[in-house]
Amino acid sequence: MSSALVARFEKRFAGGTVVRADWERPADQFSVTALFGPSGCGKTTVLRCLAGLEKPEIGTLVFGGETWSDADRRIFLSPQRRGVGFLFQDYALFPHLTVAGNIAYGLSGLSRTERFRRVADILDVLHLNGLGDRYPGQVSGGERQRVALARALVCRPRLLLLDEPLSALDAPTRERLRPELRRVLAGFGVPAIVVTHDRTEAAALADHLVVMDRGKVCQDGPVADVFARPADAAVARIVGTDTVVPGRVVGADSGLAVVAVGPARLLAVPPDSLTNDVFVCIRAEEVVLVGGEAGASSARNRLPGTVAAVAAEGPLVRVSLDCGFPLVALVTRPSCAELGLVPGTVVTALVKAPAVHIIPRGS
Ligand SMILES: Nc1ncnc2c1ncn2[C@@H]1O[C@H](COP(=O)(O)OP(=O)(O)OP(=O)(O)O)[C@@H](O)[C@H]1O
Repeated sequence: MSSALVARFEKRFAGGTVVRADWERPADQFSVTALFGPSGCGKTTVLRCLAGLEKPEIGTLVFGGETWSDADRRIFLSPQRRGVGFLFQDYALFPHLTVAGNIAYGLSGLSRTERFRRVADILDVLHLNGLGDRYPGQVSGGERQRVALARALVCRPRLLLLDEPLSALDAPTRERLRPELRRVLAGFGVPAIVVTHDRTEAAALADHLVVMDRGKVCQDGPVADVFARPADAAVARIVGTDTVVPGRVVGADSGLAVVAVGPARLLAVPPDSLTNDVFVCIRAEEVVLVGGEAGASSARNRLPGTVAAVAAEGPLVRVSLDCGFPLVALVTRPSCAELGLVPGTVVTALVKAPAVHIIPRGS
C-alpha cells in the first residue's frame, strides 16, 4: 500500500528537548488526522516540521512520493514548494487587509480575474458572502476562523495543517463550529492534520488519531480504536479511559435522542446541533452497576452486560464491561466485592440520559 505521508524525523531544540515523529498515513486512508496529546508533548513542533517552518535535524519526511525533508541528503523544501495550507492557532490574519485581501494574499502569482474568481468561490463555499470588504476586526470569532480557513484553502493545498483551529473561540461557538469544520474538511477532500489537546475536538474532527506524549508518538490508529483500546496506561491516561464510542442517532423519544451504539440503544439529551453520526461519551463514574437484572430506577439506560476486566485504582475499581459495546464503570472496592465482580459476571449498567454526552460529527 502506498503511503501519502511518511514522517520519521527528529527535531532537536537548543536546551535538549527532542521531538520525534514516527508514523505514516496510507494514501487511501488519509482524511483528517489529529495530533493529540498534553501541552508540551510536541504536537505543534511536528506540525511546523510538516509545514516546513521547522527543520528536523535527523530523519526524513516524504509526502506523496516527494521528499520534503531529508537530513542526511540535505533536502529541505520551503513551505511554498510543499504546497501546504496552514491555519495558525490565532489565525494570524493581517488586520490592515480586508477579508478578501487576506484570502487573496497567497494568490499573488495569478491574474487579477482569476484571483477575484477564486476568492469569490471560497467566500461562497465558506458562507462568508458579503463580508469580503470588512476587516478582520469587524467580523465575529467564528467568521475569523472561516476567513483563516479560506486563506489556507484558496491556494488549493495538497495538505492542510491546522494548529488548535477552534481554541481562539468561546466554548459555545467552539461546540457549534466543530461539526461544521469537519464538514468543510471532508467536503474539500484535502488531507488534513489537526493539532489539538482536547479529546472532544479530536473525536469530533478526526478519523485517525496520533497520540503523543513527551516528544514522541505512543499510539496511532482510528479514533474509535484508540479511545476504546489504549495501547498502555500512559495512552489511557492521555485519552481518558472513560467510554468514547461511535454511534448513530436513529430517532427521538420524549425530547431525548435515541442513539444506536452497536446493538444497544441509548437515550441521551441532544446537544443544540445534532448530526446523525456522533461519538457517545460516558464518564466511568456516571455508570452504576447492579447485579443481574435491574429493578425500577430513574436511569433511562439499562444495559445488560458482562464484566470483561477489573482493575484496582486506589480505593476504586475500574470495571470494563461488554454491553454490545465497550463501557467502563468506576465503583468502590466494597461495591465490587458485594457484587462479586470478576470477568464473566453478568450485570446491568445504569446510566442516566443526561450522563450520555453526545459529540456531533459531520459526515
Ligand atoms: N523554539 C524552541 N526552542 C526550545 N524548545 C522549544 C521550542 N519550541 C518548542 N520547544 C519545546 O518543545 C516541546 C514541544 O513543544 P510544542 O509547542 O511542540 O508542544 P505542544 O504539544 O504543541 O504544546 P501546546 O499544546 O502547549 O501548544 C516543549 O517542551 C517546548 O518547550
